[in-house]
Amino acid sequence: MTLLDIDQLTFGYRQQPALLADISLRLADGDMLGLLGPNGAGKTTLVSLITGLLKPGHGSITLNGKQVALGDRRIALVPQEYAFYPRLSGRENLTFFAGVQGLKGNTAKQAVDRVLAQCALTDTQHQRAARYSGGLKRRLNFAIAILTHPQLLILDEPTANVDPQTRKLLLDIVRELHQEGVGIIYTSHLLGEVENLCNQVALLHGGRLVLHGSMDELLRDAQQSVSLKPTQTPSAELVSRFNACQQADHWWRFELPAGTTVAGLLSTLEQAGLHYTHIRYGTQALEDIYLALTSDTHPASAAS
Ligand SMILES: Nc1ncnc2c1ncn2[C@@H]1O[C@H](COP(=O)(O)OP(=O)(O)OP(=O)(O)O)[C@@H](O)[C@H]1O
Repeated sequence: MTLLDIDQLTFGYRQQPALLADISLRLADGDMLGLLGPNGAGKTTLVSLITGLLKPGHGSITLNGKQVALGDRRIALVPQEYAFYPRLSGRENLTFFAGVQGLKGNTAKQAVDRVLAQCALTDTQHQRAARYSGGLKRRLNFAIAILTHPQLLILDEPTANVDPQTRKLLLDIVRELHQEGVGIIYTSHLLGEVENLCNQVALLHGGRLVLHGSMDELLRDAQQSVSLKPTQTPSAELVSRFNACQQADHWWRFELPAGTTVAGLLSTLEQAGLHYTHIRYGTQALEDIYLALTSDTHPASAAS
């Protein structure tokens, strides 16, 4: 069943009239979509369109067949910016936002207690949010969004600048919610995180969706190659023989010639004195695909 249907969406700001052009994207029940794109590609803008904060110039966005609208309780957002009152405590913030979302009395109290425990905020619930560390602020931002049970949860870089413990805590909660049937859209620049978490991926670049599909299919290596992290640069002879090319993070990709097995290739490399610390076969890294598709982006020219 289709959960979210974005159909031929077009949107621009006055300064950038063609920021998003002809975006069509479909999410099925049970999908967890990684939404990627360089700085300024329009991810947060697309999120704002899905939550009804912005209105599309053309096209439509429906959730379970019904147009989305501002204040749509079926959608919850963990925004990139902190969205709570710094002068209130964690608990006071949650109680306030529970009220905003229509929860009252004991139901509100139970929801607040639940998310405090889920986000490991119980011990610090009475501290002013302004005094929270960065990790606690991220957890409070997150806790506010999951006070109710949305059909679609959108997380806009929820793990930016958090330590590994808080990252694991937040990602475990995202997985739990996903298992409970909540659809997830997850924007992040941490490609390893998206690769491990999401079953669908979409890449925004130059105003368009340049990639959208299943993560497994995307990462499946159709070209029959082996990627290695060698301890030294491969010789020119090996590079030319196996059509090897360097990839991100010191990985090298070697093509498997017809009739050669992986064991055969590795043995040839070892005989030629090439040693390695890591090996990858049958799958590509999301980062390599991302960098190839966005290679015309110059970091200095991208908006932040
Ligand atoms: N309210 C606004 N008014 C005018 N322009 C805006 C507004 N919000 C964002 N923009 C511009 O639209 C473009 C896309 O911004 P957006 O925040 O959607 O990108 P992003 O992909 O989320 O970037 P990042 O990865 O840096 O968070 C940027 O050039 C930004 O400056």
